[in-house]
Amino acid sequence: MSASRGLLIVLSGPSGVGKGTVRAAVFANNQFQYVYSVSATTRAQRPGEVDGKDYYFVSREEFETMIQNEDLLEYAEYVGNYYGTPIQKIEENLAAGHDVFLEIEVQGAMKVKERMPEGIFIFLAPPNLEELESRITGRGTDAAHVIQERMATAKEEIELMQHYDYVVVNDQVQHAVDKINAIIQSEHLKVERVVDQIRHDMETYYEKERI
Ligand SMILES: Nc1nc2c(ncn2[C@@H]2O[C@H](COP(=O)(O)OP(=O)(O)O)[C@@H](O)[C@H]2O)c(=O)[nH]1
Ligand SMILES: Nc1ncnc2c1ncn2[C@@H]1O[C@H](COP(=O)(O)OP(=O)(O)O)[C@@H](O)[C@H]1O
Repeated sequence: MSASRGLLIVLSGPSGVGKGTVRAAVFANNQFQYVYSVSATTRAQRPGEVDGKDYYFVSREEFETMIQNEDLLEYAEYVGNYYGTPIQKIEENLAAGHDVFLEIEVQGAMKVKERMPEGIFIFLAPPNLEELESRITGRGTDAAHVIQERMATAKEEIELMQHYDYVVVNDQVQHAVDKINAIIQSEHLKVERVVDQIRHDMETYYEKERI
């Protein structure tokens, strides 16, 4: 009996909510062996980042070739750079029964939802908007006018929450990690995911026992 298909898990949410932080914490103790989907990007590599592990760092030309060849499940332009999800490894891993974990911004998540609605879409939400602003400010990477822009975009992004399956409030990183793991484990127990395997086992038993 072949392994059942893995789950596609999409973690998204507004800029600065803590997606990258929570994802790193999920993978720091990857007890359920999720496969991380490494994205391609045209943004510059930061110190400490590893090509092929954090991202595939590519030129704009290379990225545009990937778009033309339909190598990407989705892509988005975000703060002047392209980010996209290579599709081939996702397909291979899902077919092999591995759960694949994507951490992407909201426009991209909505495109994945159109193409793979069977995915599990988790929206990471801030405890409140004051906290979101203070996280963006605290990160220290953005100028004041960019922070205002990000807060305006956050309003639109939060309105898209209704298209997701689950909302996890990122009050504390470990709470968010525990909730995400709990969601995925529950999804594995859904009747429609286990029914074929159980039926097959039953048929084998009753045939063998001739009942
Ligand atoms: N649509 C899309 N967004 C992505 C992808 N990979 C990363 N992102 C998002 O791009 C945004 C910017 O990521 P990054 O440059 O690493 O900066 P960060 O703001 O420090 O997390 C984050 O919101 C990521 O979730 C992808 O493949 N597709
Ligand atoms: N639960 C949390 N409590 C407090 N600060 C957090 C929490 N999660 C993330 N942060 C901080 O918020 C900032 C934005 O987090 P980051 O992971 O870069 O967000 P995103 O990937 O969604 O843009 C970072 O400075 C990070 O350390």
